[in-house]
Amino acid sequence: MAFCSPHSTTSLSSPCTTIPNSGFRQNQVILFTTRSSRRSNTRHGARTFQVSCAVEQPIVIGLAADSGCGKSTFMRRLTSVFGGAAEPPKGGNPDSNTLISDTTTVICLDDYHSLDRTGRKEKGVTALDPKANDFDLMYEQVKAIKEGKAIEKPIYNHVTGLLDPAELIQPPKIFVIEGLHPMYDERVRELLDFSIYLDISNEVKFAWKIQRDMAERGHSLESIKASIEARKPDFDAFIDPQKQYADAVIEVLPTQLIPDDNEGKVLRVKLIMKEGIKFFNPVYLFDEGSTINWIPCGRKLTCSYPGIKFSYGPDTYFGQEVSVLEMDGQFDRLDELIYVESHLSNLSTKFYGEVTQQMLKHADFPGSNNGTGLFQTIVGLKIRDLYEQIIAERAGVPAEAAKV
Ligand SMILES: Nc1ncnc2c1ncn2[C@@H]1O[C@H](COP(=O)(O)OP(=O)(O)OP(=O)(O)O)[C@@H](O)[C@H]1O
Ligand SMILES: O=C(CO)[C@H](O)[C@H](O)COP(=O)(O)O
Repeated sequence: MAFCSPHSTTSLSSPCTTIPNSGFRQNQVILFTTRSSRRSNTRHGARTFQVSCAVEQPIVIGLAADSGCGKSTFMRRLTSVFGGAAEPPKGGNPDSNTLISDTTTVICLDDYHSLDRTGRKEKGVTALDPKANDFDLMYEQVKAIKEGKAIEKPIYNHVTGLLDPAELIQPPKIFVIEGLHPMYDERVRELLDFSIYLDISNEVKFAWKIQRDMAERGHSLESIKASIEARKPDFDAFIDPQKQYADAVIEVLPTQLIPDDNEGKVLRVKLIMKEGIKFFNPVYLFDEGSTINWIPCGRKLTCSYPGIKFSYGPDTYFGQEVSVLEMDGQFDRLDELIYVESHLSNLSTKFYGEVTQQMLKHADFPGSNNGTGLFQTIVGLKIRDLYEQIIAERAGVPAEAAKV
C-alpha cells in the first residue's frame, strides 16, 4: 500500500493510507502547496492541498443572502434532508463558522474577509464591499474542493472580529458556500452546480432583525435601524444583484391578506424556480404550466385569520423563464400540511409525506408555520435529487442506483 507524506510531490494512483495525526482520510494522496507566501501574515497561511486517488468530487451549492436572513436555518433544514446533524470541525477553533455532517460541509464566506473589523473601519468599507473580501482565494479554494482536494481555509472570527488561523477542510459529498457573495465573482459562480438566493424584503428583514438583535443581543431599536441603513447602499450594489444568477430564489414579502400589515409576522413567500436547469425540475401545483390560485382552507386545512392562499404559474425573472409557487399566510396545524403536499408535484420526495415529515421534525425552527420553512424544505429535497442525478450521471448508472 502506498504511503502519503506531507512533502510528497508525487501523485499516486494506488490507494494510500492516512497520514498519522493529519486528519486526512484514507485513499488520498496529498501534495502540499503552501501559498502562505503570497498571503498577508493575518491569513495564517491558507493552503491548498492537491489530492489524488479515488476521492469524491463534491457538488457545490451556493446560498446567498444578507446577514440575519435565515441562511443558518436553511442549512439546518438541508442537512437534515440528508439525515445527519451538522457540527463544527471536531477539536478545531470553537469560533469556526464551518458545519460538517456525513454528507455536507457548509462553509461561511465571511471567512474570506480580507480585512478584519478594525481594517474595515480604518478603510471605511463594509463587509459587503468586494474590497473587503478575497475573491481570488475563494475561487482557488472552491475550485480545489470541487476537484476533490483538501484546503486550509481562513477563519473570520465573528466574536473577536479578527482573522484566525486557517482550518483544514476535506472535500465532502456536498459542499455548500453560504454568505454574502457566493455568486458575485464570475469564476466562483461558474463552479456552482446549483445556487439559491434568499431575498428578504426590507420590511421583513427589519422585523426579523428587531426580533433577534433586540431580544437576543440587547441592541436598541435605533442601533438596528442605523445598522440596516448603513449597509443598504452596499447591499443594493453588491449583494442584491446576485439574485439574477440564482437557480432558485425564495422571496419573502409582507402578507397581502391583511391590508397595510406592518407587523411582518404573516408572510407572503415566493419560490422562484428557473426553467431549463439540468437536473432541476420546478415544483408545480395541480397542473404544470397553468396559472392557479388556490385557497385550501376549509374541511381539510384549518386556517385562522387571515387564512392561506397559494398561487402558481409561469413568469419571467430578469428576462428568464421561471415557475413561481407562492404561499401567503400561515399554517395553524403543521400535520395538516400533508393535504397541501399531496397537491404539489415534482417535489423529489422519496416517500409520500416526506415534506410534512421534515417540517414536523423541525417545527421549532423559525418559519416552520409558513412558506419560508416549506420552500426551504422543498429546495433541500431538490438539492438531494440534483446530487443523486449528478452522481448517477458520473457513474453512468440510472439515478435510482445513486440514491442516498
Ligand atoms: N423563516 C423565518 N421566519 C421568522 N424569522 C426568521 C426566519 N428565518 C430567520 N429568522 C430570524 O432571523 C434570525 C437569523 O436567522 P439565521 O441565523 O438562520 O440567519 P443567518 O442568515 O444565518 O444569520 P447570520 O448571517 O447573521 O448568522 C433568526 O434568529 C430569526 O430571528
Ligand atoms: O454581514 C456580515 C456577514 O454575516 C457580517 O456583518 C460581516 O461578516 C462582518 O462581521 P462583524 O459583524 O463581525 O463585523
